[in-house]
Amino acid sequence: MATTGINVSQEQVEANKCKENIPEPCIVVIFGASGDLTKRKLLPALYHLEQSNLLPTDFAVVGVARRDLSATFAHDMHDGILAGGGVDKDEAKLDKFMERVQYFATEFDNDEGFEKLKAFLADLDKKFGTKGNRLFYLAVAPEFFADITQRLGKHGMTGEEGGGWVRVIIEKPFGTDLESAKKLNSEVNSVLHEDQIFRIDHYLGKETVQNILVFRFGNGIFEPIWNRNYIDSVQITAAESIGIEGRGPFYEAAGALRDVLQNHVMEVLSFVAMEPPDSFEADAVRFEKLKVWKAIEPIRVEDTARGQYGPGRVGDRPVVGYREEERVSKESQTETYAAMKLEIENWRWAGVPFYIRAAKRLEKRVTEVVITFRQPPLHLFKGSSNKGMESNVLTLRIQPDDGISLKFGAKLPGPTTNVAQVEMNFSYADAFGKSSANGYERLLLDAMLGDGTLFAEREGVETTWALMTPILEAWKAQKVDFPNYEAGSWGPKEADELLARDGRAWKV
Ligand SMILES: NC(=O)C1=CN([C@@H]2O[C@H](COP(=O)(O)OP(=O)(O)OC[C@H]3O[C@@H](n4cnc5c(N)ncnc54)[C@H](OP(=O)(O)O)[C@@H]3O)[C@@H](O)[C@H]2O)C=CC1
Ligand SMILES: O=C1O[C@H](COP(=O)(O)O)[C@@H](O)[C@H](O)[C@H]1O
Repeated sequence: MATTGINVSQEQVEANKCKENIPEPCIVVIFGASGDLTKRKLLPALYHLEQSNLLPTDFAVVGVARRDLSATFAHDMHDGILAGGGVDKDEAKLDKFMERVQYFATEFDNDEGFEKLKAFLADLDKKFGTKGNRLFYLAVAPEFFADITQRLGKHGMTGEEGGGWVRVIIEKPFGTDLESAKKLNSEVNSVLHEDQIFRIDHYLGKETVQNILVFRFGNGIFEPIWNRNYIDSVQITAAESIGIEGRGPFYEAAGALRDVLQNHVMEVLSFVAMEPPDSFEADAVRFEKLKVWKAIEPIRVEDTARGQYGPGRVGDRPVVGYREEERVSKESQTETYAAMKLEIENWRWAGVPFYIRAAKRLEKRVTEVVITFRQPPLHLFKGSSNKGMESNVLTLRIQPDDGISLKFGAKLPGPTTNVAQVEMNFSYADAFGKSSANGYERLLLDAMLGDGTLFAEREGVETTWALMTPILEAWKAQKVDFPNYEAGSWGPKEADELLARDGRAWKV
């Protein structure tokens, strides 16, 4: 069935990208400025905000890292922004933006460096009119999160001393299990108030993830049926076709559960399952998310499956197995595929299984939520071909082909009551044009505005870790015969069996 066109002009779409408020003057200070995240995501996102006129006029960016890159940093970032695509290649505007991008070299454990950084920022306040307001972004390995935060405290850079607001964005992973997450929370909370801490999960910056709430609560035909009376099961898949992209040491310690399932997938799940919040204010949304996670029954290890990819082909390209990737152990027990069944024991969801999975090197990149509805009585169709009599399936496609589709049965033309499955499809690109937003734009903007709605908070992070930690421990205690799936396939047979036991199958 054809995509439904909606009469929205490109001008309306563009006009909607303006926020009511432009942030106050400020400096965005990025620790880890020479890293991959800064170059590929953060600087392009900031520049895109500039292009959309969403940054304050009095504004600067300071990159901080260990090596002295003062001479080349702006040039490298300029090229990175151009190479990244998705931004209007307006060289003059970009040059002007880059004039406000500065670099400062220090080791993260160097007190003298922090003292100098403080003075450097104060000088920039005078030059750019940024009024002492700071958004620190910790785009660094997790072992530095607490250290950097505490050094900011030690050197009087957390806003306690007055002079402007201070906020700190902390990258993921926020901890590696419950204990480490609690420790990290105590460490950062010892120098920062909770409303200064912005724990980022870039999935919450994705339009299609935010749209889950609009779709559920803003549509009279879907809102009433979003519960156990109508829904049979829910699947959330975050599949990637890429491997670990040179991040061997990081991934060896992380694995698919820590890297994606505990954070991105659990955030998406909370949007799918939460009760309507009182408003879209941070406290109201976070409260409802927390209630969902708290209602999840302890996960049984029998309700999980894990895998690791061996050599295979992705598309028409041969690829190596995980154990042959650079800086990965030949006996690695790290999972590159994690799946589990969750049960949310509350009034809305009792009895509805949620199957979730995240993995690398699958056949294709696809992140989506699949809602399967209960079937009506089918006795009327006894004499008909049953092929089309499948459950209605609603798919919320988060990426790459953002949109929503609904499968239902329709009468096959002819003198029978035979039924065929058809699909109605809404595509973001068709309705609104292609978006270049990568999630980080919205989140950087919100942090500058002090809006924490789309960020994780302390108790939420600890609650998801509390659910996942027993599984990590059980997995660690039991060795597996890896690899158990071929790169470019749809994962290990154990994950298929997890659903087959319940008479179901993965729908992607
Ligand atoms: N890359 C990505 O796509 C994503 C990354 N993240 C998270 O973002 C964070 C950063 O990731 P990524 O950019 O990939 O990391 P990189 O390893 O690419 O960059 C690390 C940065 O930290 C700096 N650094 C390391 N040690 C020190 C030190 N002792 N003193 C001063 N600077 C130091 C490095 O500086 P130098 O070059 O001078 O050594 C570099 O700028 C991580 O927490 C990661 O989990 C989250 C989602 C996606
Ligand atoms: O946080 C992470 O996310 C990416 C996937 O992000 P996406 O926006 O491309 O879906 C993942 O590749 C990476 O391993 C993980 O650290």
